[in-house]
Amino acid sequence: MTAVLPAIRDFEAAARARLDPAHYDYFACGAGDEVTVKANEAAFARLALLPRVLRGAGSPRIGVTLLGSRAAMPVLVAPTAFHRLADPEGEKATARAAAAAETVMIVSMAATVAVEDVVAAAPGATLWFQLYVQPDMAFTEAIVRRAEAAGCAALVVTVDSPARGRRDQDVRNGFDDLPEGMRCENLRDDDRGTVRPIVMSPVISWEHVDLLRRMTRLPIVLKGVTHPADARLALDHGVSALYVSNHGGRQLDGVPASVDLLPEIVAAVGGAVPVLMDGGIRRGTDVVKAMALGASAVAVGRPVIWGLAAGGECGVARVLGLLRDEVEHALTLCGLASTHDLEPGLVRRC
Ligand SMILES: Cc1cc2nc3c(=O)[nH]c(=O)nc-3n(C[C@H](O)[C@H](O)[C@H](O)COP(=O)(O)O)c2cc1C
Ligand SMILES: CCCCCCC(=O)C(=O)O
Repeated sequence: MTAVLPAIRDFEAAARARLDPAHYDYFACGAGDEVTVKANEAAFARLALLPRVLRGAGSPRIGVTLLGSRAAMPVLVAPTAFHRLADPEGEKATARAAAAAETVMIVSMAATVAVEDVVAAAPGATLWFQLYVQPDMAFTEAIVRRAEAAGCAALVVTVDSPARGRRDQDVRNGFDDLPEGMRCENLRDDDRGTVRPIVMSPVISWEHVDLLRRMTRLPIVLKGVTHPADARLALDHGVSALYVSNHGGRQLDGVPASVDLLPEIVAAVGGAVPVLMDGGIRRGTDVVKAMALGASAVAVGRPVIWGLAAGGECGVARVLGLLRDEVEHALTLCGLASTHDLEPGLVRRC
């Protein structure tokens, strides 16, 4: 792909032009009136940066180490489903681009390529595995064992989905299943010889987190925590990191913007474990704002999909490279030598 695409919004336009309209809508849309989708981006616009001057900081260092995984930049690939709707190589292309960018890709349980094949396609990639706990715990364990055996370095357990979000645009388009020839390959059940449907179940509770904690030695990241009381409970249940997220506004509409939730969660956790966040990150300055407010790193969902649809592996690499360059540039303009120097005083609410 040769087009000049200087911002994430240009990748979205390029992706939209290439995608089947119903698939574009699936990737872009949110739940209900999309209040939360809009809030995620708008909240960053309401946060201003107050740079320091004459600090002689030099070129900034932006690498991070999270749960033993090294990333060359503090921007991870959030778990998103169905990459083969965006590109024939699907999650394999995304993983190769993440490996080239030396960052972590969180592979969705709802991937259209099996986790073993993602690993094989992207040697050297650092992959974490995202899990929706299935009420059949024997089946959940089988999925966890596959992720472990494939070499995933952490388990990201999504807890904001006791039911699937109601997304009007998908209903209008009649989009409720993958097309012929695509499946959620991580849901293969060898015993039954079928691929099981993903169950989003309201019976999942802290007991399941305890079961997972006993089931695996992988670090457990709890994704979708928005209430400070849940952040404190999560610590009691031995999680290794918290991941503040409203699922990109695709689950409960009306949840506040992720970046607005961050300070309370960071305070509740009190430095005991790393705090990740996603939702609405479209610029390097957004990354800097989130980290100033206490995020250890951030993740991006739709931007990666736009890169994938616009230009496959190369498109994802360009999106990640753009965000990396923007983070470095923003830190330089803030007069900072490293992401470790970010602190709340850099941010003003306006
Ligand atoms: C198309 C799409 C599919 C998603 N699939 C998953 C998923 O399978 N598992 C999950 O935990 N989150 C999923 N998410 C939520 C993302 O992990 C992430 O929280 C969200 O995209 C962040 O917001 P952003 O798109 O504004 O960056 C999905 C999001 C999108 C847009
Ligand atoms: C029934 C398949 C569910 C896939 C989940 C993908 C997802 O989380 C999303 O936001 O879409």
